[in-house]
Amino acid sequence: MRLEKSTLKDNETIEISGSKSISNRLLILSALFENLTIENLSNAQDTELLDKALKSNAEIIDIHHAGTAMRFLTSYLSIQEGRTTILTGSDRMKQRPIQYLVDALRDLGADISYVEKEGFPPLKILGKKLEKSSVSIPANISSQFISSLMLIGSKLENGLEINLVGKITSRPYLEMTLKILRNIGISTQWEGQMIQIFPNIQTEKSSQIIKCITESDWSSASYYYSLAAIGRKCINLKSFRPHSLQGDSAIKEIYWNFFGVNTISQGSESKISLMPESSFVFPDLISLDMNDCPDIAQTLCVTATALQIPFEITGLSTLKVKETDRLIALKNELFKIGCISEITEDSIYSTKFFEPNQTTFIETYDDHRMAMSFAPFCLIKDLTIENDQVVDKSYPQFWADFAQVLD
Ligand SMILES: O=C(O)C1=C[C@@H](OP(=O)(O)O)[C@@H](O)[C@H](O)C1
Ligand SMILES: C=C(OP(=O)(O)O)C(=O)O
Repeated sequence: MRLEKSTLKDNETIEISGSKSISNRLLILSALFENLTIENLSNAQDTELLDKALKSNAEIIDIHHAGTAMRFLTSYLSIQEGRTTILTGSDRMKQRPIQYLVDALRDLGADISYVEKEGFPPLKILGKKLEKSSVSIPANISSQFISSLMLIGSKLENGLEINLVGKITSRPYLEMTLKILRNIGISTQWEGQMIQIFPNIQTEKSSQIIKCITESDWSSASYYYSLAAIGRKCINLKSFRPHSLQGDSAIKEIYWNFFGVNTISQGSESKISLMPESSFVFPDLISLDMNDCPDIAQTLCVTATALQIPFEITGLSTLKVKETDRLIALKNELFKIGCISEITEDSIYSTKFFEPNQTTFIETYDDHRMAMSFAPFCLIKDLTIENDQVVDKSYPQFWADFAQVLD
């Protein structure tokens, strides 16, 4: 995608589809419970793949790049009694961790084996009744393992007690899972390192139809915050609620504190306006732990580079095992837009800004968020974004929406 240096239009309105994370949870739950209907489902490729997988009885399911779908289906398929499935994915998926989840499910009685490399997808899963109701799992690699167990917990005869070992990463995603379960009437409890999901007791009430409305995707919204921060003009976004289930709604506070972008709620239409303060004084340094919202780290680094604000972002250990090693990808591509940075196992910090080349070719490493987070830099310089269809993973209409806000 070639992006000529552009200016931002004022007051355009964009509507982003439902949150990918919420949608993927609701799809698993609606496969487990018949009484759910979903509105504003995400049109992300990851969600479509999961939807298709849940509707098919195929012996081989290829989930491509979809991490949440891979992890959620592993637990789901483990309790489909009598069914045998090979669950596989893209080359990158075959390098992304799954072992702690498989170990936990095996401890509960699941029959899962590795088809190729020990500890990684593809998996062969023989669905059966899981007899046990208590399990321990390390919580520092991916919260998706824990959400996956939580989603099936109430279907086990005695519910499920999950003991979280060590530091908890991506915590808001666990809170999201918990709140969604509660919203559909499942009792849960979370105290310290222990999450409990109580068994679902069928009552007349629990068989009533429950309508689940998916709020729009805050991770996708982050790219408009970046545009508003760099371009200093207002952008409106539809279908966002003030109290979100999504941890990435932290973008509101982050972009207010560091870039003076105010989020103004327009009430009944559930529309928000991203309004940059004209007199805002940028900070000398952005210092932030983003362990709670890893998916918006790339967005923030690009905005800070465009505005030449030094940054030190910590809490990013999970970035290494996402669609690509996002820390390495960031360091390489930030350099092309004029930022020298250093990375550690769990952080990235800028060391120097310089004037980049007139045109820049951004590689995306098969990572949708690399494409979308670098795109707003076209407010500063001409850009070419390689392999632009990567955005389909989470936000297929990104380029059309992006073009709408640019002059
Ligand atoms: O549960 C979820 O929907 C997600 C959890 C996070 O992953 P980790 O828990 O692996 O950090 C996040 O990065 C991912 O995009 C979506
Ligand atoms: C990490 C992501 O997704 P997943 O882990 O579901 O592939 C993401 O969308 O940024």
